[in-house]
Amino acid sequence: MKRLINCLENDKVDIELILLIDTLLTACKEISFRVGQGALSNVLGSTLDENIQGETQKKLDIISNQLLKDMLLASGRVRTIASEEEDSVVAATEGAPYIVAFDPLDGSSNIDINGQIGTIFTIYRAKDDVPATSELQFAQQGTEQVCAGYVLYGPSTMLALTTGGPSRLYTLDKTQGCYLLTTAQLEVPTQTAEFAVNMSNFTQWSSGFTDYINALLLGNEGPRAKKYNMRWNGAMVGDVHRVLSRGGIFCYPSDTKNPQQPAKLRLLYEANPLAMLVEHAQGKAFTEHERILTITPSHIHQRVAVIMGSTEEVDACLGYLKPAL
Ligand SMILES: O=P(O)(O)OC[C@H]1O[C@](O)(COP(=O)(O)O)[C@@H](O)[C@@H]1O
Ligand SMILES: [Mg+2]
Ligand SMILES: [Mg+2]
Repeated sequence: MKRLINCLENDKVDIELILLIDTLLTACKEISFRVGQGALSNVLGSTLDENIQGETQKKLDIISNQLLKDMLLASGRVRTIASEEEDSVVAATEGAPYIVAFDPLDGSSNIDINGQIGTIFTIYRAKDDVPATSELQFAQQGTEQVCAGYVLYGPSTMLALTTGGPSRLYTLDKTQGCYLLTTAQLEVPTQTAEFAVNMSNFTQWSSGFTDYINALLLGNEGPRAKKYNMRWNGAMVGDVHRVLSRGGIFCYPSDTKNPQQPAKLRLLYEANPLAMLVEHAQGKAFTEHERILTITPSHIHQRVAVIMGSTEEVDACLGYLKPAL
């Protein structure tokens, strides 16, 4: 089996980028080890703190953020860092060629139940006309990502990665400490009969999205003439991993729970990297109205609605959301 480093070299990825990816993944190996130790390594439970988004931080959110940040800062390979767990950007090494954003631990509510969790990351080229201290470094469309990936801490630790070519899947060989290629090219089937959505938000969706879900629930007797299955992990990284592995549609639409925050998922370090992985596996990734990768973030913690997965299913969903003429 091919090692990650050899795959990146074969793909002619810039050496500076390879070394930066290696730094990120070294931190993820350490997170994977601590997750594997669970209650034995003091990573479970909450802290008394909240992040800028008003969410109670879990111990593992803080530990993962610190590991990633410390290793990136020490590497000298990154100019600016953005993280879900940092209020604003962190200036790193002046003149370094890349900037990195990450969700250090996605699926925090799964930590204490031994459920699926992961780290999501994205890399862009640094802008020379913008200071390293400015969050305008990240005012770039998702199409500008030079690398997008996640590490999923499941029964096995897996890495999904694209550097602009195919989305590939690697498995962490814990006996050797390296990521080995296990799927050379992920391909999301164009059709599916599996959807992922938090059904508890049903009464707070738009009428269009409610109509779409109702059509799926009607199964063979409904307009879609198909029996659908439903899955919900409570961790986007796990749900999108399933979509990348066997197809499906993942939806987190806008809702009316909190008028100040109509969407939940963060554009820069959740939606964008996963959208790039899905698109590079022949899938489709939209908000309710536009391709996710064409949005320029207005700030680093911006939230967007997300509908991604099997192309024909995403199109069917978007068809229900078209404003009536
Ligand atoms: O509580 P809900 O509505 O199921 O939300 C689940 C969503 O929240 C998130 O867990 C948010 O991520 P964090 O754990 O990084 O805050 C997504 O991964 C997931 O899709
Ligand atoms: Mg998250
Ligand atoms: Mg998180």
